[in-house]
Amino acid sequence: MMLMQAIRKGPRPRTLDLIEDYSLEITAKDVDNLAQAALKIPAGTRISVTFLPNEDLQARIEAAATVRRLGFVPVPHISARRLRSQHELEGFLEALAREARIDDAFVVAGDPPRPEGPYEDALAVIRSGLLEKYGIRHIGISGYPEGHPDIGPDKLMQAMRDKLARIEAQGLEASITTQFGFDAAPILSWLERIRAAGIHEPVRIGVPGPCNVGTLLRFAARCGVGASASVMAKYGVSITRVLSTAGPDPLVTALAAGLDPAVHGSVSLHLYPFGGLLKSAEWAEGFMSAQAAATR
Ligand SMILES: NC(=O)C1=CN([C@@H]2O[C@H](COP(=O)(O)OP(=O)(O)OC[C@H]3O[C@@H](n4cnc5c(N)ncnc54)[C@H](O)[C@@H]3O)[C@@H](O)[C@H]2O)C=CC1
Ligand SMILES: Nc1nc(=O)c2c([nH]1)NC[C@@H]1CN(c3ccc(C(=O)N[C@@H](CCC(=O)O)C(=O)O)cc3)CN21
Repeated sequence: MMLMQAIRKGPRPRTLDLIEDYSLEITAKDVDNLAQAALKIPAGTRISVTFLPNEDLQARIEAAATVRRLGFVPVPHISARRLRSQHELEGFLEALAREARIDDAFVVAGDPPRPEGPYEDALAVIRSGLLEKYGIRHIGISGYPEGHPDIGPDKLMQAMRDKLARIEAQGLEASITTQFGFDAAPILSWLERIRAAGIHEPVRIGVPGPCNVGTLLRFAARCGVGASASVMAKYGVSITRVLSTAGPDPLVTALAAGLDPAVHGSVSLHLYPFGGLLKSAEWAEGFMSAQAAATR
């Protein structure tokens, strides 16, 4: 690595800063595809396991254990509103610690309009003190560069501050992973805003991996993410061609062009592989080597 830096002629491109150490997200069902995709994913990559309503705790635990076994860092999602009891949370954490040796987790409220148990929001899970009890040292929280359809901007900002303050007070590390988006401009201005507000934790920007446009629009609708025709055009796709495939190249290139570490801080990519894990892993591998080659 040091040798490569020394013989490189051009400056190091910002695209490399973004893609190196990228993270990935899988669902418990993706686990069967992970072994195959693993050959394309750098060892030590952080891989989140979502907390979806149609999967049980055991499937999520096995997925996290497989992530660890294959040489990656499992980042289980914990959806506060979907937890039915403290007992359920402790059982989940205990099994994750035993079977996946977790030291990292992402805590989010989750989509239910009302809590199914004792945890109203991510902060309630963080405050419980249970995460560190089971070995977690690093907590990821959400970020919304384009806002949230049901939570106002002031509330979102206050929630972010409260969660980060609490994580720090508990002696843990924090990072922020964003909801996916299609447009670089709001991402850059949100980064600028949070940095100016004194939030300096590392940020992982959520971007969809390559998939067909219909799938992209379906996930955007389901997750409350805006995908107007003009935004999709900037992303490099026509929404009338729902069967065509789109990748994050234009978005990542635009992000890299606008990023200034002095202003935007530590930023990397988080890939949501809506088109399948292997496709996303191959895209990241190809993009990374193309960026590295361009500078030699
Ligand atoms: N970014 C991601 O990867 C994921 C995001 N989500 C989204 O996360 C949202 C909120 O989670 P966090 O950002 O962790 O918020 P949070 O737990 O920090 O809560 C912030 C504030 O918003 C309220 N709130 C939380 N969820 C709400 C909801 N569904 N509807 C109305 N008010 C809500 C809370 O009571 C709290 O006052 C969920 O509603 C969901 O849309 C869900 C799963 C994954
Ligand atoms: N509001 C919100 N809720 C979420 O649950 C959520 C976000 N945002 N933002 C990004 C991530 C990505 N999420 C997801 C959700 C579902 C699948 C998934 O594969 N679901 C199906 C397939 C459904 C389909 O293809 O339409 C499954 O089988 O479970 C993947 C990632 C969860 N996350």
